[in-house]
Amino acid sequence: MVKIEVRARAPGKIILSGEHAVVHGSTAVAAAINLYTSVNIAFTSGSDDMLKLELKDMELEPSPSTPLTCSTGSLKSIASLLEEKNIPEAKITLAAGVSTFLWLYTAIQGYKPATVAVTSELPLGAGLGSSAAYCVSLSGALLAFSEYCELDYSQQGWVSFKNSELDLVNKWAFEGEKIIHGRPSGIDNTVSTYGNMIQFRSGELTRLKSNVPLKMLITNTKVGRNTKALVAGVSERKVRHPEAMASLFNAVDSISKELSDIIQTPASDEIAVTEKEEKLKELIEMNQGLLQCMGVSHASIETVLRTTLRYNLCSKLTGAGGGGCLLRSWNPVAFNASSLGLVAMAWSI
Ligand SMILES: Nc1ncnc2c1ncn2[C@@H]1O[C@H](COP(=O)(O)OP(=O)(O)O)[C@@H](O)[C@H]1O
Ligand SMILES: C[C@@](O)(CCOP(=O)(O)O)CC(=O)O
Ligand SMILES: [Mg+2]
Repeated sequence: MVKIEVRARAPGKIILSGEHAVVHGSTAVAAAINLYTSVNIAFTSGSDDMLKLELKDMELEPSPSTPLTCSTGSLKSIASLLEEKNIPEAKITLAAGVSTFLWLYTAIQGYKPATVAVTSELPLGAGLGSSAAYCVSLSGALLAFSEYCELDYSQQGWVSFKNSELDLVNKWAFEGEKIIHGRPSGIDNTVSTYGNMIQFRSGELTRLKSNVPLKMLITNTKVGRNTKALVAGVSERKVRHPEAMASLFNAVDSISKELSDIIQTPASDEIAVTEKEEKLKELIEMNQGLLQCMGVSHASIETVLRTTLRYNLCSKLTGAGGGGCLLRSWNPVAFNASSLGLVAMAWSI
């Protein structure tokens, strides 16, 4: 029996400014964090005890070089397959993750038998981009063993993808995010793929080099929520109040641009550092106010905001809101930015 295993790992993220507005064309700033999702795929042949994916009614020929959107018809076939699995109500949000897996697997690798294991250090559905880390690590693992990636498997440990390979993985991951988010901006899969800190607008990324020590504390309200529903809610508010919402998105665009300028400009002395910190604090406060106007805050988020304000610290929700996580600025507790995006390793046994 031949067994080839590949493992890919992709980070979660924080959005420093611009969530939701980025879906409507505004600039946003995001950074990768050092919490990862890993996907392990063991391709097997000649064994009976293997997982077999039977999705033949989708009549899909794999074509890894051209990322495809999952059609409504295919999504329905996948949904009816999942119905047979009787996923318990408490875990129903995972159905989107399973559908995404089935789509990406069959579209990239066809019906090859394999065993796939996914593990994540990220809280699921909390605003730290678990869906994107899942889509990126899965697409990465699936493409790592295709003719479209030339990874150097003779190296021990994690190996990086070439830029053109990352571009392909990122496009597939975006197709996966569409199944989970409905209408993603692409910022989460992009920062998870390339790592570091990025500015993102209408599908275009600019890599940022930070000149200020970015220290953020992440608080999890542990209130569950669903990105797809929150993103749809903002779009509905935009239909009801197009001009007011356009003004909010414009304001967010200015905040993100100012924030990335401050982050990138070197500070000449201690006074300049303090001034920058004060400005960033204010921008975070303003962004949170605008997110409240978009209708994506939550009582649990407001409680954390009030608590931190007592100590003169500013917080904002990060990700889709409605619960989930907040960022608190300029606290001595640092988050470790992940300089790495997607990486993979492979071996045969
Ligand atoms: N490790 C994982 N395994 C299976 N599904 C996952 C995994 N990580 C994320 N998902 C899918 O992504 C969903 C959460 O995505 P989302 O609501 O966008 O929140 P976030 O991306 O902030 O964590 C989960 O409900 C699940 O469908
Ligand atoms: C709300 C949004 O801006 C970010 C969502 O992030 P998360 O899934 O909550 O981690 C949506 C998007 O940009 O696709
Ligand atoms: Mg998500």
